[in-house]
This record gives sequence, C-alpha cells and structure tokens, in this order.
Amino acid sequence: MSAISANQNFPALQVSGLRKRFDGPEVVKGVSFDIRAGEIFGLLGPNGAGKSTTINMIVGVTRIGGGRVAIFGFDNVRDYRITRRLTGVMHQEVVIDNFFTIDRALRIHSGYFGVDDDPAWRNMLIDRLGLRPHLDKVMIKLSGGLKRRFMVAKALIHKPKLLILDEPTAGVDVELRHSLWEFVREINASGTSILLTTHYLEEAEQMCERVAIMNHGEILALERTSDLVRRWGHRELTIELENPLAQLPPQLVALKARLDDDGRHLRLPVPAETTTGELVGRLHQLGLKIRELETRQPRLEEVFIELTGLKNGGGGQT
Ligand SMILES: Nc1ncnc2c1ncn2[C@@H]1O[C@H](COP(=O)(O)OP(=O)(O)OP(=O)(O)O)[C@@H](O)[C@H]1O
Repeated sequence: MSAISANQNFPALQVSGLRKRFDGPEVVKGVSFDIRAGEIFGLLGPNGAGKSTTINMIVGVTRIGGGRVAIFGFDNVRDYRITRRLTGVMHQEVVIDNFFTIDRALRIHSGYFGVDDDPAWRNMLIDRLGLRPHLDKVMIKLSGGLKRRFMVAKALIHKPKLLILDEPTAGVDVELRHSLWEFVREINASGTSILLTTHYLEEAEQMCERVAIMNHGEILALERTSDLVRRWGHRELTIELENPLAQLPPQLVALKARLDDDGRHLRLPVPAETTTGELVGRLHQLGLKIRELETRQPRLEEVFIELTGLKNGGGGQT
C-alpha cells in the first residue's frame, strides 16, 4: 500500500469560512470548525441546514464557493489526491455499484484511491459489518440495512484517517443502529477521526465529544456536547403534592412553575445556579407537602430545539 501518513500535529479537519450558493441564496454562509485528531464530532441541524453541502465541499464532490478545507494540514483543492486518500465518506444517499457483488466491489474499491487491497483489513470489515453471508449478492438485491453496512465498509476499505458519515443510520432499525455506532466507536478507538451527521440526537449526544449545531447555513453553537447541554438545557423538577392546589401561589408563579390540571403535579425549571434541594426547601416553606419528586436532566434534543427555533416552526424538521 502506498501509504500517505496523516500528520497528527494538524487537526484531522479544518474548515474555514466555507461558503456555497447554488442558484438562489447562499446555503452555507461562512462555516468554520476544526476536528481534532482522534475526535468524534457531530454536525447537527434540521433538514436543509446545509450539512450535506458542507460535507460535499469537504470531500470535493461539490465545488467550494468560498473559504478552505484542510485535512491533516493538506488543502483539499491543491492536495486533493492526498486528501481523498486520507478521507472515507459515506454519503446520505445510497450510492452503490448496482451490478457488482459485495465481494467484488470491496476488492477493487481501495484501488480507486491508489491503495492496494489488504485482505486482512477487508475481511475484518466484512466480518464486523456482518457482510460475510452476503458476499455473492449483487448490490441491487440488497436490503436497505445491508446496503448501509456495505457503504460503511466501502468508506473504510482504503483505511482513511478521517471518516465522514452523513446520516449513516437513516432508515436503519434499532439493532443495526446500535451495532453501527458500536463499530464506529471501535474504528475511532483505533485512531480514525470521525465527522458525523445524524437526526438521532440522543445518539449524537452519546457518540460525540463535541457538536456543532447548524441552521440556515450558519453554525449556531459549537462546543463540548456536555457543556452545550449544561449551558442551554434546563433541568426540570416534577413534584407530586400530597394535597392538590386550586391555583399556583404567587411565589411559584415567580419561579415559572406550572401546575397540571389535576392540581397535584407541579413542574419547576431548576435554574443552573440552584440546587434541587434549595427548590424543595422553598416548597416546604410554602407549606406544601411532597409525595414524590423527580428531576429530569436536560438533553441535547431540547437544546437543539431551542437553538434552531424548531419549537416555533423556525427551521424545518429534525
Ligand atoms: N445541488 C443543489 N442544487 C441546488 N440547491 C441545493 C443543491 N444541494 C443542496 N441544495 C440546497 O441547499 C440547502 C442545504 O441543503 P443540504 O442538503 O446541505 O442540507 P442538510 O442540512 O444536509 O439537510 P438534510 O438533513 O435534509 O440532509 C437546501 O436548501 C437544498 O435545497
């Protein structure tokens, strides 16, 4: 294999001021982010946010309208032969060689990148992705889930150092989603940096060290997933009262509490600077007797909804 080593001193990916316009208004408006070597990074956003266009510019499928992309320090226009070889991509649309068998497609695919077929690596991908019983099937006859697994194998066949997965689990059943993410973690642990998009925000939260949230061609937030959730999300305390209330006391209105129709269930946002214990103390001071309580931790999904304005129909659907 004619190896091109990724320079680990550079970020796996540097996207700087990326722009794109097709026929109408700009759809990517100066997007910048870096992915550190070894990181799993999530690019999230509602339909039409500009994620796929950004990815297509990164991998050289779509011409860059402005800005630049560097992969392990190599410019993806000037050094495109090197960046192609360093990058594996699984596009959102199912792109397959309809009349090839899985076996044949995987045997020849690394050659497209000037990389010799490595049977040990190919067999590892075949086994880990459960493709072995299907090697002689032609693509056109594969089920949707099998096509996705094949596309992951194809994206990895030339041993890229940066793997880009655009909606890898779209339309895939729960079991396969889990096993695909588990495999992605393994690939990452063996030294491959990963950029992914997904509409499954719970999975993004579990998988990604950092995420960028994008809408209307712009990045709205970019930080460690846990910090983002902590900073933007609201914990909520749900309380079941011993005795129902006819209405909310003014002190609780001031705390933005809500009372369910049964008068028995109170919901209170817990501000970042307050502990649940302090809130419970205030309820006791008001003479309220608590039967049960539950604190709900904030989730990436609600931060996403808040930032993209989806709640108000502001940005399409997830
Ligand atoms: N080849 C193209 N020609 C014209 N417009 C395009 C083209 N590709 C994408 N667009 C437009 O660019 C905008 C961003 O689309 P893009 O596919 O990048 O969004 P996305 O965030 O990937 O959405 P999704 O989650 O639905 O895949 C959309 O308005 C889309 O219609």
